[in-house]
Amino acid sequence: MAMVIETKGLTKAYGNHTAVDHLDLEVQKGEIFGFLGPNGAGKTTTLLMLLGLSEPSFGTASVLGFDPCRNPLQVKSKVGYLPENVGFYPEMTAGENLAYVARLNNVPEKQVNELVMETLLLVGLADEAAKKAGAYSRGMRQRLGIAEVLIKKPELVFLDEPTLGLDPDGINRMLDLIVDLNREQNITVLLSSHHLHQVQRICTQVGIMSQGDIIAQGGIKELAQQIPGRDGEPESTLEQIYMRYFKEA
Ligand SMILES: Nc1ncnc2c1ncn2[C@@H]1O[C@H](COP(=O)(O)OP(=O)(O)OP(=O)(O)O)[C@@H](O)[C@H]1O
Repeated sequence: MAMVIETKGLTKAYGNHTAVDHLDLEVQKGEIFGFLGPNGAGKTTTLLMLLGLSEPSFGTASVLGFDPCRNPLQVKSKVGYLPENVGFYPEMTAGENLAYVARLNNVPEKQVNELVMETLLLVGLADEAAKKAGAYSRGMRQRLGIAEVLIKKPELVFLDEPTLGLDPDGINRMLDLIVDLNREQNITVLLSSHHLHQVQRICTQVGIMSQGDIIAQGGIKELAQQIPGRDGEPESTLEQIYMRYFKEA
């Protein structure tokens, strides 16, 4: 299977503080990869380096075969990023916001409208296209954020807490959407989240980061086998597995 992300010794220091510390991360094509770790572990700093938005202090990264430092435009054209808080033009409709992003991504004018409708349909917002983004609910805003990410037809997406602030139904719909994008559109997903039961539901692999480095990586079953619970049996939930790493770290 092809590797879509590979870092070797990737390091980012802010003054005396090393936020990412000789990170070796591997993500295969087709995964929904749960990128986990406590606040301040270095996840966002890693994502910014993978996107070419922040320069590593040391080490290398390869994203879809490109070095984000040397070829940031190639990486940006194929990788979508949904940050924790997405911003829109509130006075513009959802369709207008998306059309704007499509044009920024050099989509030919003739194709803009069709692509906008196609993308709104994909994220379940086709009926809300004419509503101003400022009047959107939190769940609709998250979906519109995903639509903005999808408009450039990415091969890989980074989603930072995509279910933040959503109600239970919104969470379920968002998780189902992520699985659909992965399966139907062949998009590899890197999902950064603190909601471990959600991660357990949809992720095929997880990587747990602590103090700037990955301390565990694998399928959930695999990780459960690596660290036995108190009674010597494998832990069954990702939350139990995760807590055990932190107790022993
Ligand atoms: N621009 C910056 N300047 C200085 N220090 C920074 C900067 N950005 C991040 N840091 C520090 O780097 C460390 C890693 O931060 P980062 O945001 O990557 O963590 P995270 O794993 O994404 O956390 P969270 O789960 O809270 O989003 C933290 O100690 C943070 O304070």
